[in-house]
Amino acid sequence: MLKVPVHQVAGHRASDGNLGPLVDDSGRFYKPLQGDERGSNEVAFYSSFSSNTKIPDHIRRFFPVFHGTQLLEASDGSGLCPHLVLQDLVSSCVNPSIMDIKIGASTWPPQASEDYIAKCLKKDREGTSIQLGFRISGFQIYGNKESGFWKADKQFIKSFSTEDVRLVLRKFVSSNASADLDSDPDCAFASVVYGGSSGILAQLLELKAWFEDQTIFHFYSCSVLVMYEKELTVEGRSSGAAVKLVDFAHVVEGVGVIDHNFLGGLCSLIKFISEILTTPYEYPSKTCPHDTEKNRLCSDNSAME
Ligand SMILES: Nc1ncnc2c1ncn2[C@@H]1O[C@H](COP(=O)(O)OP(=O)(O)OP(=O)(O)O)[C@@H](O)[C@H]1O
Ligand SMILES: O=P(O)(O)O[C@@H]1[C@H](O)[C@H](O)[C@@H](OP(=O)(O)O)[C@H](OP(=O)(O)O)[C@H]1O
Repeated sequence: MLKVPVHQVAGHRASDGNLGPLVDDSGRFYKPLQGDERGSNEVAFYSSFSSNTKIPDHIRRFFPVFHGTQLLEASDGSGLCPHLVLQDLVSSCVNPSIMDIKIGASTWPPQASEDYIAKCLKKDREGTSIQLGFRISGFQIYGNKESGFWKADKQFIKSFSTEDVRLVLRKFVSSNASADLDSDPDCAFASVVYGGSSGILAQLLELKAWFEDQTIFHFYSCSVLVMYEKELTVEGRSSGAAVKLVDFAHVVEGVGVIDHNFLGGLCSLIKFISEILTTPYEYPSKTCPHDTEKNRLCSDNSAME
């Protein structure tokens, strides 16, 4: 039976009668094709990527497995609609902490229409994309059996400054990562989730090495999903830390040119993660009152004075 994914953290959602992805019990994720060129473009990308023999296996594992397309009843009740049939990246997880990070200072391909560029540019400027080369699009952080997940509100995430991004990347690997923004993130899981030979940083570096070379595709508006299971980490088992790539509706051919836009964003994200592993952090809102009503993180050090 098809269900609304419980661990989706960003993008179009199937809840409340909207068109969005569905999952089944066999580990498949069904993403409806948007009627415009975004749908056909994403199918074209998966088809080309799946059949391209130049993609090394250690890079292929960062992408969901593609099982073609299938006509299914759309989640918005509009009838049969073609869906991408993908591997559900979180089907084996119990309580995964997940973050969707949209990579690239520009989220629009150069050949996009003026209207589309204007729409994206506005979001890139208002968020951290232009400044950092990436922005957080959504996340859920598991607390414990009682508190469940902290799933941040979309508007809240959109208002993130650089300092907020730094703080949330720390909260993501903390044992005390509640929505209580006064609590100091302890980064208790940083070394096992971000660090280590198979942690998030090592995986991002492996991906970066490929991006330094590959000129086949340019990945505009694509997201890195980072995930791990806190409960496994607490039990001292492998944290399940994984990096995956999703959303290829705006991928274009690379025509022999390095994807500087994606590579730059990836390097910036790598720097943020590396800093968490190596640098002690001064929590900016310690002496700074924040507006709890808006659930805003205090992002401006001048407000502390
Ligand atoms: N293969 C997958 N397995 C599990 N979850 C996935 C998968 N692909 C996407 N997701 C979840 O769905 C979210 C949205 O995915 P995606 O970006 O592909 O959708 P979208 O509607 O095109 O997004 P946007 O509106 O940002 O363009 C991701 O943040 C992730 O939580
Ligand atoms: O950031 P938000 O508020 O979630 O906005 C959505 C997000 O920017 C998506 O990336 C975009 O899809 P594309 O990137 O594929 O254009 C979508 O466009 P849409 O509303 O036209 O579907 C937006 O609504």
